[in-house]
Amino acid sequence: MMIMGMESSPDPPFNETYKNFFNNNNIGRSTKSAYDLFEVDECELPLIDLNKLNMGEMEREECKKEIEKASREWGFFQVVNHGISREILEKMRFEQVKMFKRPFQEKIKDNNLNFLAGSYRWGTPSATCLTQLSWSEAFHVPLDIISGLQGGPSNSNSNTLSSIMEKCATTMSELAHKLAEILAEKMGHKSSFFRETCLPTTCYLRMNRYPPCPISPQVFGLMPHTDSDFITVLHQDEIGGLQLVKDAKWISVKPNPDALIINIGDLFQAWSNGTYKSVKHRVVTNMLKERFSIAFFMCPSYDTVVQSCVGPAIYRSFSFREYRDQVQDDVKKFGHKIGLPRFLV
Ligand SMILES: C=C1C[C@]23C[C@@]1(O)CC[C@H]2[C@@]12CC[C@H](O)[C@@](C)(C(=O)O1)[C@H]2[C@@H]3C(=O)O
Ligand SMILES: O=C(O)CCC(=O)C(=O)O
Ligand SMILES: [Fe+2]
Repeated sequence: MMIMGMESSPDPPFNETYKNFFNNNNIGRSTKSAYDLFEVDECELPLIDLNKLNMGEMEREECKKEIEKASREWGFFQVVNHGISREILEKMRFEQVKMFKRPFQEKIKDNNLNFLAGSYRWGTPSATCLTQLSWSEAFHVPLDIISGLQGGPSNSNSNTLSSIMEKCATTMSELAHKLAEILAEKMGHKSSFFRETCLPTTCYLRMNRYPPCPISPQVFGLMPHTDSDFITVLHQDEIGGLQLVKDAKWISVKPNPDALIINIGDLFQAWSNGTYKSVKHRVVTNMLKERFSIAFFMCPSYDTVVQSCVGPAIYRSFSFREYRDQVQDDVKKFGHKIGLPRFLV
């Protein structure tokens, strides 16, 4: 196989840093074939119109049932009329692109990025082979950092970014809470648990950029994983590349510019005793085009104990701190996350 693109020096410097992963033998033997990554069916995720929640009792109930069904059967769905205006999403994308376009040296240097200091990630520091590498960069920002800096002594550029990030995070957070309450209600719980435990101090907004990857289509943009939260709200651009497991097969998600993607995370699967599914997903790279997405992660405080809301529990109860520590240990030790199976009774 010919390896292209080794001559350029892209930002971030994946080629140089991970060059040992890119020899022919490595690519040929240790990963699945390109066919497995690309020749997957494209699907339309269940599409739910949240406007129905503002209509009569019948429409409202129908909408709640659709949310419950999609969370049980897919663990993933799309929503339209979700309450986050196109204007907010477009402005967010514009500022996000601008932030990623800063030179690599500026992105890694804490003091040049004001409030985003320390939130920049790229590649996979723990990777020991190609299958563990994520060909992407991200700013992973706790919500309280965003709002805490509003009106602060930062420059006008970071003020524009922090103000749009705050709008985006607040509205995505409201949406995540609304959906969590519906899903809790469907399990027979009128629960304030999520509002009490998932506060801005513990939730994250993550801006992702997937640069074009000229090395091989077998390099992941984001390696297969489940999310370690209750619920994720995702906005992706028109490029495509997100894939998820459905009925033991990988399928790719067709981008819908009007929709947000919702997925159930590990904590909701544990809380619902396996009723709602935290489904494995990944992002595949594109040889020519860069891709952007933004994700809101609804997480509780580290001390929050997650336990099944019905019995007999299939997972033992655990604190979010315990869960995160275990995930990090496993990533360090095995190069990937093990997640909920570790906590089976
Ligand atoms: C190496 C890993 C860290 C990660 C889980 C994974 O096995 C693969 C993707 C990573 C990711 C990306 C999105 C989220 O930030 C995250 C919390 C998640 O759920 O998957 C992280 C994981 C992590 O840091 O725990
Ligand atoms: O970029 C995407 O489409 C998915 C991102 C994702 O899975 C994540 O950030 O956890
Ligand atoms: Fe994810």
